[in-house]
Amino acid sequence: MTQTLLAQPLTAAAFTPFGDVLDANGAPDKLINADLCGRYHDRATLDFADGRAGISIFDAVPRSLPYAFDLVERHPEGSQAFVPMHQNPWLVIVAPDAGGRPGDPLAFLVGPGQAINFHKGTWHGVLTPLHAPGLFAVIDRIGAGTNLQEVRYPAPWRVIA
Ligand SMILES: NC(=O)N[C@@H](O)C(=O)O
Ligand code: NI
Repeated sequence: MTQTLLAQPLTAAAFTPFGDVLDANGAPDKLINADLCGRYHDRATLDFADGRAGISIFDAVPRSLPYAFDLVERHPEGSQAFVPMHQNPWLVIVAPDAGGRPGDPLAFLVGPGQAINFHKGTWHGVLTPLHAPGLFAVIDRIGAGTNLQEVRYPAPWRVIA
């Protein structure tokens, strides 16, 4: 039986158990470049275990709401950051861990000027743009092993906004 999930606007507070929200809200940590640039310094917890950091470009097919999914995944060996190369809203799905399996998911709408970083081991849906171009810079672990655990929920979830 499909369960419906209402996507919430993304906030750093709500995302804390799952990762970091990156944005340029409020005063910068420092002004650089002759005070012509604000630096929001060191805002994410990156972890690549025995691997190294890599930057890849993802060109993902845009999805539509209502969005049905049953697959979530996690990266036991590394964090994963999604930095949009556009200003459109997109969807992030996360879930708490429940004894090594994903618990009930939460859905967030990511707004313009926001990026996210999943902490190592956070259950999440795959990259889900809602508009073209689905272009993102992705910072995650490059290294040996699969670093990917995928689980399908017994029944699909349906995300609305
Ligand atoms: N598999 C892959 O590189 N992408 C996923 O990790 C994802 O979260 O979209
Ligand atoms: Ni991932």
